[in-house]
Amino acid sequence: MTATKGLEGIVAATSSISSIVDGVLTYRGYNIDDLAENASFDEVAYLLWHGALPNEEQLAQLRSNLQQYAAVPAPLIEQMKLYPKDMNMMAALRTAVSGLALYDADADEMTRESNVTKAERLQAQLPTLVAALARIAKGEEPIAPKPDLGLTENFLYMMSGEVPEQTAVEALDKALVLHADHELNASTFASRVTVATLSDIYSGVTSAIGALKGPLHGGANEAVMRMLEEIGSPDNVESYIQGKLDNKVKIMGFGHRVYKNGDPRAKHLMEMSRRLGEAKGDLSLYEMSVKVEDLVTSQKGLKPNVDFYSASVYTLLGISRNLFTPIFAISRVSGWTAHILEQYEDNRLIRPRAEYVGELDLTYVPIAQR
Ligand SMILES: CC(=O)SCCNC(=O)CCNC(=O)[C@H](O)C(C)(C)COP(=O)(O)OP(=O)(O)OC[C@H]1O[C@@H](n2cnc3c(N)ncnc32)[C@H](O)[C@@H]1OP(=O)(O)O
Ligand SMILES: O=C([O-])CC(=O)C(=O)O
Repeated sequence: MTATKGLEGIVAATSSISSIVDGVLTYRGYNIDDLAENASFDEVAYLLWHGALPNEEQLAQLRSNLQQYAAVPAPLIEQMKLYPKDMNMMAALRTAVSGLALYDADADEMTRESNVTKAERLQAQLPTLVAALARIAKGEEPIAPKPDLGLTENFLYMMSGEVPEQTAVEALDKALVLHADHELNASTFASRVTVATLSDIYSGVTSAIGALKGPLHGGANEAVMRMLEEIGSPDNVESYIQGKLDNKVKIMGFGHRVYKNGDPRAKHLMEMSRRLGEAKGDLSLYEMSVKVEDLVTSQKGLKPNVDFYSASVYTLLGISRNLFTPIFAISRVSGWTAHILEQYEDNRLIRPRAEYVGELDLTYVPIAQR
């Protein structure tokens, strides 16, 4: 038995949800470029869960369900108010999502119908939880979802209390489409491992949030913004990046386990970053990002991944960096729950082996003789 570090190149599941073939990403057979330009996030969530794009009636029903499910139990909001103000937002979200299970009498009901309803509920409730946490951290009262707003619009509304401009809604919605699913990434794998024990969907999503939090995965978007803040201006990029590369420090938002010739999602976020900067009359964040990309690509041959330009996009939308990874979770919960549904459908316990490299044949030594 020989281990493959990080399971690189190991095919660990069959799936018909998303694929990466020759650097091309598809959701249920639709190219991500096509979906990014044309589909809304709720349409994509439907596509991931059901395997086909919704017709008008199906989409209207989903939108109505998402509006109906968006509120979260009041006792959970009261508990969230007791979290420390300087909470890590992903730790707080992981705790709150786990808490949702306590208020769902059907949490352990295992029919597909029940789990699809729970997937829709989780999708509807995550934006409410993130917006509430954002306000609680600032010492503000959470704002209840507005029944007549769509998911993305409602999320921005619940953060600020103002109905957002359409350009902001469209930009964020596109970012959510781009982050919705990604084959067997670490957080999705974590969710599948958890539910393969026949544990419930909330356990799967809680595991996934824990995995997404790390800076080698979803947490990289926040780390990218911290780096851009440290750099401060386009003039400082060269010395900053060179210093990091010389000291073999990883540049966040670059590199990928699967994509070696570039992440197909990054170009969309790059373009969004440029357009939002232009609309704001301040291209400095965009220009700084492009300079970082040029240097890292020419020196290390590494290309930006989905997390790199999402940092400037979210900042230009007025979102603070501690919410970047929670926003990734708002999108990816669609993919996690689609994978959880797929895992339940043809389940087998996921239990690989380890290559043992420790000692053998030792004899117990009584404590007094050690
Ligand atoms: C949504 C997402 O999860 S996208 C990924 C988000 N994560 C990041 O952006 C964090 C920065 N990137 C990385 O840490 C990595 O590229 C990962 C985690 C994405 C992929 O990791 P792996 O496939 O395990 O690659 P690994 O870390 O072994 O890197 C291979 C080589 O490239 C180097 N490398 C990889 N990424 C970077 C980087 N961002 N900056 C500098 N060097 C890098 C490594 O140091 C290593 O060099 P070596 O062979 O000389 O030791
Ligand atoms: O696939 C991965 O390993 C990471 C990633 O890009 C994602 O989850 O979107």
